[in-house]
Amino acid sequence: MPTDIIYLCLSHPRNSQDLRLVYIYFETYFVILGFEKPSAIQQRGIVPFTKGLDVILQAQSGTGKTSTFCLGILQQLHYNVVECQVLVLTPTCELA
Ligand SMILES: Nc1ncnc2c1ncn2[C@@H]1O[C@H](COP(=O)(O)OP(=O)(O)OP(=O)(O)O)[C@@H](O)[C@H]1O
Repeated sequence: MPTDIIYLCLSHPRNSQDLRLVYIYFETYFVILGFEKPSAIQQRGIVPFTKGLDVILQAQSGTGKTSTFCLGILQQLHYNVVECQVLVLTPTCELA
């Protein structure tokens, strides 16, 4: 796991069990996606999402904003619940 993710998690601790799960999720997602390390916006944005906080992110195109909120959402989902749990609104046709 990249050291900056470990630093990020340790700088926003909840409890040891949650941190262990966060490590596993990050490691799994990044391996699946083929990412070697989180982008700057991902370093700042993913953990607040996993805590269920309201998050506003602003960064240039292609810097990883979509992956940031997708990874955050994936950690919030209850996979045994078969109903809509997420609504993503996009402001333009280009992003839809
Ligand atoms: N940590 C990362 N390492 C390598 N590639 C990444 C990483 N995060 C995202 N990417 C890739 O970079 C590209 C852009 O990511 P993403 O769509 O999340 O950016 P964005 O900021 O939402 O872009 P836009 O503003 O254009 O919608 C995608 O192909 C994505 O797979």
